[in-house]
Amino acid sequence: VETKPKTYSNIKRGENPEAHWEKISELGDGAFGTVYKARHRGDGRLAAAKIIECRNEEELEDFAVEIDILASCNHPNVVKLLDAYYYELNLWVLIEFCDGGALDSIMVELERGLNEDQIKVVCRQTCEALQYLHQRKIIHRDLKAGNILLTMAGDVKLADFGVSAQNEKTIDKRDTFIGTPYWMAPEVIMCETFKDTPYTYSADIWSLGITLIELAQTEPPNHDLNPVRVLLRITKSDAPVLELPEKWSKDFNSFIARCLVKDVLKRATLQELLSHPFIASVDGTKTNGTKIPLVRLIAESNAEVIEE
Ligand SMILES: COc1ccc(Nc2ncnc(-c3cccnc3Nc3cc(NC(=O)c4cccc(C(F)(F)F)c4)ccc3C)n2)cc1
Repeated sequence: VETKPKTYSNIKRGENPEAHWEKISELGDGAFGTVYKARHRGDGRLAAAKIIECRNEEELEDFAVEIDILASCNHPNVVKLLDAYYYELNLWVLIEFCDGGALDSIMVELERGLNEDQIKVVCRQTCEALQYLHQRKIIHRDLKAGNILLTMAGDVKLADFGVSAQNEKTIDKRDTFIGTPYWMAPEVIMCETFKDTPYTYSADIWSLGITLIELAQTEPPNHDLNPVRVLLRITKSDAPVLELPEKWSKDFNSFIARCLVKDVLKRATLQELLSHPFIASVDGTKTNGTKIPLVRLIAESNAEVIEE
């Protein structure tokens, strides 16, 4: 019997996306389908468009979870869903285009990490995004520099390009997947907790600490080990610290130390981190001077491209 096509509130059916959006260039070949830079034929808005082949309703249902998450999010530091279509067995997901690209590619471009002022602004805005997601029962599960996008205006937008982040209630419906191990919290790796309470919000706090080390040093700790050895190393060894702590402020070292606590119960909460001296003075969302450090960072990374 033909499964009656379910109507998904955020996915338009029977409309050709190409009538509304024009593909400009390819942005990358992700784990799912291809991603294009696209322009709205009406008002010229730019989008990143992920086009995924969905042969049946089952596959569509999987992606509908991600689209519902995105559609329900409205925060300056979380990527914004512009449109979604299901047309001729292809699912189109269109996200507001962030013209600065992802932080890991910016560090590759510049061949260096971020300075402390730049890390402060990224950290503040990422904490605001995480607080927003956690309040809506969404755990990111794969926080890393590669999932943090920038705009030329110096805004930080949290994204998730990997296996889509599901919120709490869907975890049992889908088999749990392993995120990128370098950023995984010890309790997530330790099998006994993995089965019954696979993730809690504090797993994102650990990944935040690892991401801050990555922003300072361009790579996460243990990046030289293969993924399997990393899982053992993270669970067996002490919490990682910056390679050259004396090179960084006490506040930065202390903020990281509060995130990278192996005992989940002793690990900092977002509440505590948002009032930590490292970022308490940074006002993430206002357009005052706080964004200058990131505007310069993006200009430098783009400028180097132009000079070449
Ligand atoms: C290579 O140079 C660039 C330059 C600019 C950009 N800018 C940009 N801006 C916006 N999105 C993207 C993007 C790039 C590659 C793949 N997907 C992208 N965005 C995107 C994100 C999503 N989904 C999420 O980000 C997502 C999914 C679940 C949860 C969440 C969160 F929890 F964070 F809200 C976020 C879905 C569809 C798309 C097209 N890329 C990227 C690369």
